[in-house]
Amino acid sequence: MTETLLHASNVAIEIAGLELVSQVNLKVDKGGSVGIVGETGSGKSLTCRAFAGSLAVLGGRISRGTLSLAGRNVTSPRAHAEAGLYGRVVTLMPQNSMSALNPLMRIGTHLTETIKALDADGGIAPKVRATELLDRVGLREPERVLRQYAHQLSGGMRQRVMIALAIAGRPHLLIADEPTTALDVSVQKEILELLRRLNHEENMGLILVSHDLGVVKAATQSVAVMYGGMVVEHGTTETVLRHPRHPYTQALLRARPAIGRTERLIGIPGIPASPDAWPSGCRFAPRCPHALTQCNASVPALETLDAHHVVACCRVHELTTDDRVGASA
Ligand SMILES: Nc1ncnc2c1ncn2[C@@H]1O[C@H](COP(=O)(O)OP(=O)(O)OP(=O)(O)O)[C@@H](O)[C@H]1O
Repeated sequence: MTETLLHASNVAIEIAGLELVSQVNLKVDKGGSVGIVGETGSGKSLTCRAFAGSLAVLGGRISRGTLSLAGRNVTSPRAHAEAGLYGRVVTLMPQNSMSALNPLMRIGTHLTETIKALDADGGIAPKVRATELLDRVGLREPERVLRQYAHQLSGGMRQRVMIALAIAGRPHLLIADEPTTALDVSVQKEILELLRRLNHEENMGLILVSHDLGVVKAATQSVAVMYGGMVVEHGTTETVLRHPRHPYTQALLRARPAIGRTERLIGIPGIPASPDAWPSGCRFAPRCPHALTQCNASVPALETLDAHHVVACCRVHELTTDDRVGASA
């Protein structure tokens, strides 16, 4: 039987009285992998921070719904912190985390301090454990890397160090927020392969955030598409990318460049929805080619189409699926 590691039920996130994210329903099973995609500002990073229990540093909180991790209710930041799950059960590699390495601290110090803080040496000297971790993330000559500083490493090496730090406490769930951004294509592939190996070989659950659908396709079993602070479509990655049902997912796929693609790329007209002026109904309606007056009446709830596919669009049953947009995903 599959074991649920993370369960977000109708989660909303608020900062300074403004609801920035709403209606997040997501489950990650032990050893499962979920992608979160959406354009900038859609709420991906705040959702990750909520899962990792680090909203408070932004002055944010989960204002509605419930969040449980490894069977514990961690909806409030206090419950999350008191449960001591960070680093051991869940860990977050935030966006641009590579630049968070202290330039004056050797890589070895970063690792041994983290291992000690998490009490995660596993009965061996922290330095030996640090060497093991660098080896595990595919860094050659780990002893040499331990003595180096961040500026002496390439971008790909720094990202591997970040992954080593993230897995130091043997977490059950790794959340990686845009882990391949700012890396060149061949290094991106290697980092994705490493995340996939950790997910498959060590049964570590993975939440992978990206605005690149190709990245998510390569490494996740299911995907949640976010727009305007809400999940608008969710299902197995194969189903969502091959047979997208939400007009926003379809638009994202039409706008995506891919090698060998022959059809014209079509951008998404209009500007993204903004939290200080959310539309009254469907948040994508002002940009949607299929919108009718009824779409402005109320925010559509997620509707289950089948066991592997949920969509929040009030016209989902009328609109035909354009499988061609998914064919090149
Ligand atoms: N600390 C904050 N204070 C106020 N608003 C915030 C804060 N952090 C994020 N927001 C707003 O919340 C919304 C969601 O932001 P979030 O960073 O989660 O988006 P995202 O999908 O991760 O975007 P990106 O791909 O650019 O990282 C945006 O409108 C953003 O401006």
